Amino acid sequence: MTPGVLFFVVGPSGSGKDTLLDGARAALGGTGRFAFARRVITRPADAGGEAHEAVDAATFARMKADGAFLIDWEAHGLAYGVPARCLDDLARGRHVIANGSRAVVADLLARVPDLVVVEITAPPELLARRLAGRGRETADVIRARLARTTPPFPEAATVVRVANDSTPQAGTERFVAALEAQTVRLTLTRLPLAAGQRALAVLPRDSSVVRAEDYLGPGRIDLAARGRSIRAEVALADPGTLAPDSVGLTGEVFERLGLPEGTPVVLTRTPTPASRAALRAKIRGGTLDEADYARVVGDIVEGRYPDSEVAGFLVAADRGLDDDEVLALARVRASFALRIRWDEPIVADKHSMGGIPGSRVTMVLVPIVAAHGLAIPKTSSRAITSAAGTADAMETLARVDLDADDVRRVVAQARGCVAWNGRLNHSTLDDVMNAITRPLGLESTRWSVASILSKKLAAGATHVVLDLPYGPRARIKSLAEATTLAQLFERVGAGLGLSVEAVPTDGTAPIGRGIGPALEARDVIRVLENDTAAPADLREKVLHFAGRIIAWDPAVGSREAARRRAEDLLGSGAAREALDRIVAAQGAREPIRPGRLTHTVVAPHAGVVTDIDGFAVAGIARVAGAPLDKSAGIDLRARVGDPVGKGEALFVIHASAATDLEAAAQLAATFSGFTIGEAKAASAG
Ligand SMILES: Nc1ncnc2c1ncn2[C@@H]1O[C@H](COP(=O)(O)OP(=O)(O)O)[C@@H](O)[C@H]1O
Ligand SMILES: O=P(O)(O)OC[C@H]1O[C@H](OP(=O)(O)OP(=O)(O)O)[C@H](O)[C@@H]1O
Repeated sequence: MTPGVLFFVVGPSGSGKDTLLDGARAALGGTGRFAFARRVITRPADAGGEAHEAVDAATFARMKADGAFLIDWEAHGLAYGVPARCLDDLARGRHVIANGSRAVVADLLARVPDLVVVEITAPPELLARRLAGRGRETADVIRARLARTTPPFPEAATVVRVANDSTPQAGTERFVAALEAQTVRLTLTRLPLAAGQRALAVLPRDSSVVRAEDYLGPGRIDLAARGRSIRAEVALADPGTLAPDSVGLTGEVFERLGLPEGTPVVLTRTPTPASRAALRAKIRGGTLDEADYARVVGDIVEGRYPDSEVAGFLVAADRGLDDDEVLALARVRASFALRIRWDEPIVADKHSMGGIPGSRVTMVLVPIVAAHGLAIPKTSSRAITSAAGTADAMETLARVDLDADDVRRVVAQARGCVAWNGRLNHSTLDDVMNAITRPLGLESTRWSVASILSKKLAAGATHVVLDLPYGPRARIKSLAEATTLAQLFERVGAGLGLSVEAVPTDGTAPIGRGIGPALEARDVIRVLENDTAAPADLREKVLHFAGRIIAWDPAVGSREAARRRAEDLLGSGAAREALDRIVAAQGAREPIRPGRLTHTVVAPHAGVVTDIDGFAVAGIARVAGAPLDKSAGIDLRARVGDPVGKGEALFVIHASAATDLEAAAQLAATFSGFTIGEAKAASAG
């Protein structure tokens, strides 16, 4: 027999406990499902209000000593006791409703199998007016009661709040609905199923507790007990699959709820999102203000929307965000992330809109800026569709899976870091958004302005440079588009209180020679060691961005001086030493070298390289094994504009497995990514 629930009705004097209890007694008293505890109070029987058992102090003390109370307390100069015989009702599966005290919830939690605290609330000015109107207490007593404070409820307590700020009838209806909702209890079962991030709750079609089919559809349900809860979509199981009084949870969500099998959990419908009107306005093409976005994003993070409605919103937002909305969205997204604080006047950061193979600027930029002495706690992503993300390349030299404490320690020791962002600025919002935007190929550049800058703000950055590569195959297709986006980044950045410089850069071809983690790290080391084989385009791009960051240092002042400073730090080897310090602080590893198996792709005829398709080349690098095989990738031997002879090397594929190398060579034979114009193009040049 599932034990009944003890409803402990609490709230400040005047909130309306007695009034709503009277209303509930009228509504539920005859059902037999609910018992109303008659309290023992050292208050005269004719004092008005509830029909309590009036006793004097000596009798109360004797009853207490005899164990007559399930719980007792003192307040307002009175002693209160809830009779222990309530436990019999609970054991028989009846629910018990008792007028209680906020101060003893923690004690009670340990004494009953299922406790639900029902907190009656009303605005303070209403409390005062009602107590005066009740006429039961003097003005002094009323003041004392209104001044009474009690400790916060324990985490493990299930607390349901009922606002009694309208008419007594409305308050009673809300109260009864809250009681009824809490009695919809099912026995928790763990299903031998995995559904990943998707939270799935399975109800037996022949449920003895609810009409299961009522819960099918796009909405979600909340399952809660002992102060814990999860939100899930509903599926139905044929009769006989699950016990009729149970609910089944898939593995991950069962673990997330963190309650043992057999726990009675309360099933309630997930509240309808209050922001639905705003969400629909956006889907219809309207514009939302910051308060709207805060409500919509809040409901999305709370899982109150079915994925279909979130997708509709994201598509609409992806298609139409004016500048004010981008700023509003950035502010709201930043408010959902925990902001890391640094004790630094300048915390530098850098971001690239990406999409250009190679271009491993960060791993040279961070050491230069750190060598100069500015804090630069850089977090980077792993490859999603490319052959290497910065984190993948850095991981050929050092640990990158740093937590927030590691990042602080590394920056304290080396002024900078290059960490993997996967464990850091984790945000539920990103999980929810990415799960929808990625498969749909959404994430317009305007939407990403809010996403990127909110992350920088959360990371505690104060000054951010942004690399906006543009080109036919980049995310940003033209200089005009990049310039407009740069202005938006700088405007939204200023709106967030950040110093932002967004720089359009040439994204028509790969930067550097290496494509793949180890090959890109090789480029980085060559630039830092001023190796004659260092790719000049990568070196130049790094110095440009390093100069912009260092120019923010008031001790440096002009951009020219900053550029010279960056060149000196690079040329003197100071940046190289800074990288060593960063690697040591993050945790050095045996450097991973380019794969020893190679295949050279040559020019099919003489001519001039007029184009290198970054996607195609990165695709070959991935077939060779990158980024999981960090040694795999491409080493470019010819650049756009280079004349090449027939049979001359265009690039070398590296791999560590012959099968990968063979597959990459075959793909390159189909399309190498290189366009070689006729030699006469050179003369026409
Ligand atoms: N929703 C309401 N609207 C108007 N008056 C109310 C409402 N709820 C309670 N009251 C009145 O306020 C006073 C305090 O209510 P009561 O139920 O005694 O509160 P409590 O038991 O929490 O101290 C009573 O006079 C009651 O009639
Ligand atoms: O610890 P607190 O949550 O502040 O509650 C203090 C006391 O106030 C209420 O008593 P009573 O119903 O006699 O007073 P009230 O009707 O004025 O609320 C409640 O039942 C507690 O006994």
